[in-house]
Amino acid sequence: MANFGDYQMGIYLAGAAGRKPALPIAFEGLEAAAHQVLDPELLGYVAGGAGDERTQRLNVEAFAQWGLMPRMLVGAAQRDLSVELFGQRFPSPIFMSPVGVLGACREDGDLAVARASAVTGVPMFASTLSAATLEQVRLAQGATPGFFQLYPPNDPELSQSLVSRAEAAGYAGIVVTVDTWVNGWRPRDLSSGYIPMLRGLCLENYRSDPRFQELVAAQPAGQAGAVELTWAGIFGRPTLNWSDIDALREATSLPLIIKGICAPEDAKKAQDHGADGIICSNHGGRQANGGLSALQCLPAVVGATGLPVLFDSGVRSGTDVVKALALGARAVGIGRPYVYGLTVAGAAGVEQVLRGILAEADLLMAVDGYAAIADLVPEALHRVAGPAA
Ligand SMILES: Cc1cc2nc3c(=O)[nH]c(=O)nc-3n(C[C@H](O)[C@H](O)[C@H](O)COP(=O)(O)O)c2cc1C
Ligand SMILES: O=C(O)C(=O)c1ccccc1
Repeated sequence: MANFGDYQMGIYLAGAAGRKPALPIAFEGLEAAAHQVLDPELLGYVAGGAGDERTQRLNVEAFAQWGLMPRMLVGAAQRDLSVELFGQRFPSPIFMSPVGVLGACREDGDLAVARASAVTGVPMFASTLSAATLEQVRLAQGATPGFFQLYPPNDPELSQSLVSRAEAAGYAGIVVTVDTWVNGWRPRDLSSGYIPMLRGLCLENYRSDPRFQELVAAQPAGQAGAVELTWAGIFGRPTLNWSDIDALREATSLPLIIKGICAPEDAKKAQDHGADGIICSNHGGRQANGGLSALQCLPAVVGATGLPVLFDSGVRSGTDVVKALALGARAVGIGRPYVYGLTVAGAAGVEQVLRGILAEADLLMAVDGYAAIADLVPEALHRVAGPAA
């Protein structure tokens, strides 16, 4: 049983000794600190989203519409935040959502995040887009189980190769992202010319792949930028459909988790096509910009099937984690916050962000009287009344 509140106590004691934490505690400060160190175009890439970014803002604001009812004298001195996911026990209910530009945000960023996963026990969902190979990333995750996120390429052999490599490397599951077969309309990136993506920095899983090397070799001899050109040709799979999920189901015996589901109908389809889990997510508002927050979609996705539903998009604090759990999420993904921690202070920054979020979740459960995750039920949440009420 882990009491993550001890971490907060640790910061308090350090503060009592006159030391401040290395990173700002609240998300806004963290983002501002990242502004200081990241070049503006890359910062725009990470911080930005689709269209007018309304969906992205709503993802965050949706949490403020719910409040947790405080219960007293219930004996919440010991909390248990551990969860079972796909047959494994994890010490806490959070995970690191896949982010494809970690190596551009910080040198060896993917490996630093993997090391933070190793020391915190918070699983890393390692992106296909990576500046280190999936094998190197897996090794750096140590004893913490990890998951491999696949962007299905437009070449079935390459898809199979990446999945087989992830199996051989010891990943505990394959996460297929289905909402980004083409990039959304992202004004900040369109304005900057998509510079971060063109650095070719995050293509190590491709460069190291025998099938990808065959595809590069098929380019006209001496073609400049052959790797980037080949990648641009296979990254997106415009025809992506449920039969691709069937093929992936055939391709691996690992748990198959579909990321990017918001509609209950799609959750049912995922189940029909053999998925073991779903991630209810709108990609942090970077893709579809229809105006629905991911949190609003969560209850119906949870209700649609018996599959475990994970959640991300808009989580900024420990209280957000608790609310998503109460609305039925089995585990909750952290996105931009840990990327900012990485940017500012490497693996130690990621660790501080994760431990801070866990400490806040743990303390909220303590002071509001919810000792176990099973106690976090939808009835514990109430709609926040408007200012006039
Ligand atoms: C810079 C950046 C890169 C991302 N790259 C990937 C990726 O490679 N694969 C993926 O499935 N999702 C990717 N995502 C989406 C995240 O996994 C996650 O869904 C999203 O960040 C959650 O929203 P939040 O950051 O607002 O919490 C990326 C997000 C960001 C911010
Ligand atoms: O930016 C993203 O959200 C993302 O998923 C992605 C897509 C292509 C390359 C790198 C990251």
